[in-house]
Amino acid sequence: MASLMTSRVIFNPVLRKTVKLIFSKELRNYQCCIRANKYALPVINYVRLYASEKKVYSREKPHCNVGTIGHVDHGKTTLTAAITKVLADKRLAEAKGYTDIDNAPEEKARGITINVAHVEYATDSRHYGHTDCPGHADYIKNMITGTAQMDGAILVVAATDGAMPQTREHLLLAKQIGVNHIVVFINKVDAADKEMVELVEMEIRELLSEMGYDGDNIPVIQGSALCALEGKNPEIGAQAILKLLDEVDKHIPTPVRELDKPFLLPVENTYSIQGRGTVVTGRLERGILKKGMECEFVGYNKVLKTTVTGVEMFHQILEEAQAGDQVGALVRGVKRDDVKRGMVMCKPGTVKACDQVEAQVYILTKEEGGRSRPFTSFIQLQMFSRTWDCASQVTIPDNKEMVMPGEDTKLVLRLMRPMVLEKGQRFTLRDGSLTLGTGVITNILPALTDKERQSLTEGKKAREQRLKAEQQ
Ligand SMILES: Nc1nc2c(ncn2[C@@H]2O[C@H](COP(=O)(O)OP(=O)(O)OP(=O)(O)O)[C@@H](O)[C@H]2O)c(=O)[nH]1
Ligand SMILES: [Mg+2]
Repeated sequence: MASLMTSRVIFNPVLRKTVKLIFSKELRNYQCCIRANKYALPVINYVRLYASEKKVYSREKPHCNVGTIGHVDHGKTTLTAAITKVLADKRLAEAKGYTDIDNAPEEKARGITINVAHVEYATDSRHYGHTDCPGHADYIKNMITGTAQMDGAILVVAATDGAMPQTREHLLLAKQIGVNHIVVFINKVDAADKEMVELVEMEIRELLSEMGYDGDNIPVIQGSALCALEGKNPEIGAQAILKLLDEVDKHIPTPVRELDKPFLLPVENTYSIQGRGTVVTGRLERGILKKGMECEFVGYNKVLKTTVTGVEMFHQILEEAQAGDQVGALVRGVKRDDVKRGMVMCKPGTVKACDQVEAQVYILTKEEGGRSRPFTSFIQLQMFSRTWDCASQVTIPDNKEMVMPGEDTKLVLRLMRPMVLEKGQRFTLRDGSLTLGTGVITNILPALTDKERQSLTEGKKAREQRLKAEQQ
């Protein structure tokens, strides 16, 4: 028992006195026994309050970011809930119900996921941040942001349906975003016969190969998330989940993190916490982040300087966040509205926003979900990278007239607003609801002149008017 105990001397502001606390890690929420004198009772209350609010995260296992992708209604959220339930039974997670994950009123009413949700759990060998993505075609934007934070993905395919449009599109986007490791879960095997399940497995392996993954060797697990969640049919329920996690442990490697670079965190969300300030969340892309560090928010024509006053991971205090961690950072004196998704939080002076870049882009064919016709210069596309998206105008360099679907081409992109872009950064180009191409930045070009910017804005207005006229 003694080894499980730690003690700490703290100053209790209520008592105005220094007290020694003895924490027992075995008890949840760090309930503690206190060797104090007559002040024991108020101290216990104080500590309960303090401890039940925040635990300190202990970095005992390597951290890895995974998540569920796949077509709408194939069971991604059910699987996410089932994983936490099965692991909670092994005391490795806190069980999250289906409605804890899809908790927005519209999500509950429609029974679909709209926003990504993050949950945490651990296996015997690793600690995981898990992002549950929406499958519905209307929310691809949120899926892209969610997937951009994953080191590996769990592709969920319902045995009752097989590969569907967003199974294909998600796989393609995951590949382009740079998620190179996939594990497949064939779900709903309780509702399909054996032959059907075998057929779906063959179909998925083929699709994986077509998308550039190693379709023959990727682990495919058959099971039922619903059975696992409801504690029924352990063979296809809980045991299948454990098998899946085992494959995730083995097949998705812990990436090598860039710890020695200045920190950079693409902002995914912002929250305002009463009495404490603004919290920004996202995955720390590189470096180390600690309380007290100076930081800068860059993007949307703004640069805001401030200080980090606290760092957390899944509501637990972090002494230091490391690249790869899914963190929440409390920042001083910044209003929630000042920062927004898409900005980058970084060490001051280490990155710059830019509005003109050169890139190498692959244009998808119609079969891959792209356009059927070629395009010419001045087309207006939506560019997605890290957690932002921004309208951009395309120019085809080298006197080339047009780009055909299936072509790998150099393009110059002019952004409506300067955003943080670096050489080597990956992005996706979309045209309305079509994913048109994906690419990588090869060069940062000089900032647009006022005249160029004006013509860009006018071009955007003209396009909007044309679209409106076409719709009427
Ligand atoms: N029979 C059966 N039904 C399941 C299973 N897993 C999930 N379902 C059901 O399938 C429906 C959709 O499940 P969700 O988990 O919401 O699917 P999703 O992939 O998260 O959907 P989106 O997030 O909206 O894309 C729900 O009604 C589930 O109860 C399963 O293993 N067997
Ligand atoms: Mg869902």
